[in-house]
Amino acid sequence: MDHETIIIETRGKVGLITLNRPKALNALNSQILAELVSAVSGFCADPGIGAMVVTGSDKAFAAGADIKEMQAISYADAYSQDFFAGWEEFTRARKPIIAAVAGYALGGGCELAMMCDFIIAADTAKFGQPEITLGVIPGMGGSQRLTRFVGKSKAMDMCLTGRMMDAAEAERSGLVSRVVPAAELVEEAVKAAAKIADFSLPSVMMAKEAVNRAYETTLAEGLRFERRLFHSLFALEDQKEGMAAFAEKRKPNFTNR
Ligand SMILES: CC(C)=CC(=O)SCCNC(=O)CCNC(=O)[C@H](O)C(C)(C)COP(=O)(O)OP(=O)(O)OC[C@H]1O[C@@H](n2cnc3c(N)ncnc32)[C@H](O)[C@@H]1OP(=O)(O)O
Repeated sequence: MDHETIIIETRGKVGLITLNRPKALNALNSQILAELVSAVSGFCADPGIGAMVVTGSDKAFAAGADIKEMQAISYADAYSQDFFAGWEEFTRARKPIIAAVAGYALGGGCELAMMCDFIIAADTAKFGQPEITLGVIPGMGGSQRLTRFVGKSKAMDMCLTGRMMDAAEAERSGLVSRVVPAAELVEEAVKAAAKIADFSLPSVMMAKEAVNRAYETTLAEGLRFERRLFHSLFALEDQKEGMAAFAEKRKPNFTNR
């Protein structure tokens, strides 16, 4: 697929995807969705890639779903096309994805960042769910994921008032894992992704699966699920290599086997 709305690069074992609709502040239209999903699935299929970073511009990670594209949609179309369901494909990526957010991450932009495995924010980042100001509500997971990230009170505040949260508040609230100077954002995110990509890919994928399961099940079920995954890792050469390397005081050489 040719890509017009994103830029795809590789940095070692890291796939870097930059949203590239600068004139529309990276508003998420159907083309950007299709290109993003295709890029992520390409990186997931590439054995040379261990993790990904999704980023935007200095001004906007993404200023939301494309309002101009969706303004004329009828209820019948929204329902029958299951509008926005295509984003579920993005969340099916099994390799880790870091969102590197500078500037606006509003509406669908905030929701896309939350679909990633964690968010590294520039000190310029601003998060918000302003859909209420347009006469609608979040539709790409905002009411559900934001509530799990920051709790009911703050999620209600964000979704009902449409106000923005700056990077410091987002870090305090648990929405982002760390805040870095804007000039270092992509470098820091790629560095974090490269660190992940150097670990054993099956164990990385299982760690992602285990943490995600915590959002979907009871504690007792989640603990059993984690333990079964943990047991299965003893079938891997990488478990033997990782533990031998520790005992022999050397760096492990993981082969993803
Ligand atoms: C409805 C659901 C389920 C999800 C959503 O995501 S709805 C969208 C939520 N997002 C918003 O409501 C934010 C909309 N944007 C803004 O409020 C402002 O653009 C801003 C505060 C982010 C930045 O303001 P600024 O004055 O710096 O820039 P603008 O001149 O307003 O924007 C530049 C350029 O980008 C177009 N733009 C911005 N956001 C979107 C968007 N979400 N969809 C489509 N287009 C967008 C904006 O119209 C302008 O383009 P033109 O110069 O061609 O008018």
